[in-house]
Amino acid sequence: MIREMAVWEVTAMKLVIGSDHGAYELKEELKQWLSAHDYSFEDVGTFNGERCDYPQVARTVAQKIQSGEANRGILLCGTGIGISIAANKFAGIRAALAHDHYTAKMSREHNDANVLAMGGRVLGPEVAKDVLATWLTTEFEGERHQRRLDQIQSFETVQTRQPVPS
Ligand SMILES: O=C[C@H](O)[C@H](O)[C@H](O)COP(=O)(O)O
Repeated sequence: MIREMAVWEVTAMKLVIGSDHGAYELKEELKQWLSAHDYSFEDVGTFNGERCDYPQVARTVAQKIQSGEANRGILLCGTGIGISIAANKFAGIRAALAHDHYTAKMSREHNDANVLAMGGRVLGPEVAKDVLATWLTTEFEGERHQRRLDQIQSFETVQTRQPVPS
């Protein structure tokens, strides 16, 4: 059963946002949008357009979610690819790279994505805001999708670089 999120659920959301230099300007735009829509968030940088390394930003955001300081993250880099790959190395992180409305919606309904990744060199700000709004307000459907997420989670206990059992 799909439903829209209640106001209390939105206001209880603890967001953390981070980017590398490739999406610094997009991060600033999205922060303004979040503030205008009463979302509270923590910005973990980068704080200027100087070149930096996106894995460090991904780690900060992932660890804040793992610790419970935040329950959802927004990660931005030039394409969104590198920063989502990095975030998905952390247990419990389900980072979805989404550049359109449908993918953003499905990343929540089917995948319960707790991190949204986007590329500042890919999306203009208006599309990015639509993707973000969709991702923030779409609920996980559970049921059969939870079974699949449980299977993904079971992979986290497998030693890295060993074959994953089928
Ligand atoms: O996936 C990686 C991201 O798109 C980075 O933002 C990008 O690789 C940074 O490239 P550069 O250091 O050439 O600005």
